[in-house]
Amino acid sequence: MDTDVAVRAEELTKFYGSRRGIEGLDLEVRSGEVMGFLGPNGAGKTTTIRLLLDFLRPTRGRATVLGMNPRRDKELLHQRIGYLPGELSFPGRESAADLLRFFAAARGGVGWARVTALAERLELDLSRPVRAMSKGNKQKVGLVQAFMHEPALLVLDEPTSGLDPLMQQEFLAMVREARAAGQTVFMSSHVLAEVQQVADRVAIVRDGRLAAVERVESLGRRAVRVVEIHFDDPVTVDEFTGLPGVSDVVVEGPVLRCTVDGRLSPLVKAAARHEVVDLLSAEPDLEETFLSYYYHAEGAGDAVRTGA
Ligand SMILES: Nc1ncnc2c1ncn2[C@@H]1O[C@H](COP(=O)(O)OP(=O)(O)OP(=O)(O)O)[C@@H](O)[C@H]1O
Repeated sequence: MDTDVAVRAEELTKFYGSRRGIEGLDLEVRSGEVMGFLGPNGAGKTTTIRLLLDFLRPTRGRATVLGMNPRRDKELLHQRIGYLPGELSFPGRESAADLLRFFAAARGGVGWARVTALAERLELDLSRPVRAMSKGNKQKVGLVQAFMHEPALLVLDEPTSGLDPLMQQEFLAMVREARAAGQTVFMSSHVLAEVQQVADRVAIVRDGRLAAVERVESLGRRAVRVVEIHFDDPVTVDEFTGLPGVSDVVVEGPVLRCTVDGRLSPLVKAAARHEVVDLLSAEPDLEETFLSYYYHAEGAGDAVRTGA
């Protein structure tokens, strides 16, 4: 088994009839990393996750999870991973405690102290019937069952959906602790800020295809910035047009506004020909970067950028 790789997808493809779920996905999640799986609604995140767990069969391609074939080794694999589905449904009348006891037994016996500690962290009342719980509380039950047995790999589909901001922070702390303990985390999201806080790398999907795989830090560096420069005297648009990476140049008297993709130095050098009073550069976040991938990558074909 290749112990450096927790999840490997090769050409992984699922069509629902003629409708594309995910196509030609090549992706590796390294052991011990937190990978965010980002994309807008309908991009193919849930489809991918369900393929990795053999809840769906691929139209083409294959996946290896913890060195196992999800189809052949399904039972063993499901014991070794912690999975949080995107849509939780608990049909029975059991209390959260009963349900979690069932999951604990199915995982070969998880210490009850571990379950109650997780429930306390998430402020989950274990005595209540799960069916009657709010979406957020059901989500907490789902998180407890995913984390309870300290699995080698956590596969989490939209894990913070329904959680209030305090509980989202608690969840992120749980992910950081899992990482520190050597566990691997693969989590889908369209909440970019949360992924930015915990992930080592992100894979971005759109329209059923992988658009990019990047380290979170390099996403920030590559992002498009909006820059505003205040000069002593009026400047002209022409002076700043055609500089590498600089676009959307607008001048109003002594104030220049533009968009910079990549390094700021060409713009700064051109600006230094004048007296610069102030320079403002909006700090790029993952959201802006993501949107720029999503909206501006149309012309980039299916090229996949992979970050080390
Ligand atoms: N059972 C299904 N039958 C037909 N089409 C489906 C089915 N499940 C998903 N799809 C389609 O596959 C595409 C990918 O959906 P998927 O649920 O994987 O996206 P997602 O990224 O998880 O989106 P979301 O964030 O909304 O959950 C969408 O166009 C969706 O309509």
